[in-house]
Amino acid sequence: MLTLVLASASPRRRELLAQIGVTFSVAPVDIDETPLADESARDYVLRLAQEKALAGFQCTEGLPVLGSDTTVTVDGQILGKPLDRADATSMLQRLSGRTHQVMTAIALATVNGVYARVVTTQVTFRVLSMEECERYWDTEEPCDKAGGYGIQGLGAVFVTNIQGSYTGVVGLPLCETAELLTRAGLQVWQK
Ligand SMILES: Cc1cn([C@H]2C[C@H](O)[C@@H](COP(=O)(O)OP(=O)(O)OP(=O)(O)O)O2)c(=O)[nH]c1=O
Repeated sequence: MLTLVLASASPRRRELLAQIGVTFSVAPVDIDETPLADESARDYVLRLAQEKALAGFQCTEGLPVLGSDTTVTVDGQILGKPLDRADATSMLQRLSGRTHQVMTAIALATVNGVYARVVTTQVTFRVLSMEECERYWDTEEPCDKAGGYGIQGLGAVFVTNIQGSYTGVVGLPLCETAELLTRAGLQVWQK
């Protein structure tokens, strides 16, 4: 039985949601992802997740819609997807040898309103050489990922410590997503 629509083009989010036994269809939405002036990273991811869920909800005839957004933040600054090689290597140099935050917001739009929350995870990188950042760009892994890396891929070799939600870093925090779905009366672990 179809219970949910995932408003996302991300293959990672699709895989993660399937992992917890939710039956869903996928309907990506296109929204403007430009941060507002002086918008905090937390407000930003929350707003985008809600906008994705609500944009999807307009087309589903009442089925609940899940939207999500992930951003990397360091010193309060938002690091989105890298624009090009120079942007990607400069992002990775900023993350080198220190701890940053990965924020993922999830929002569920239903006939009863929108349920939403933000999950923040601390991720620590070892020191990265410039040459390594350049070589990592050449793998093509960074280009569609916030902060310019993928913890679930080759980027795993940068990570010395993580405190929080691993699945949140990959794009969909599963424990909190299950809680949100349950709160809205939907069940996980169902085929
Ligand atoms: C930090 C990090 C991010 N990411 C990904 C998760 C998100 O897909 C992406 C951030 O971009 P988002 O804008 O959150 O999502 P998206 O454009 O991929 O998909 P959609 O908006 O349609 O739902 O970065 C990883 O896959 N691994 C990581 O370690």
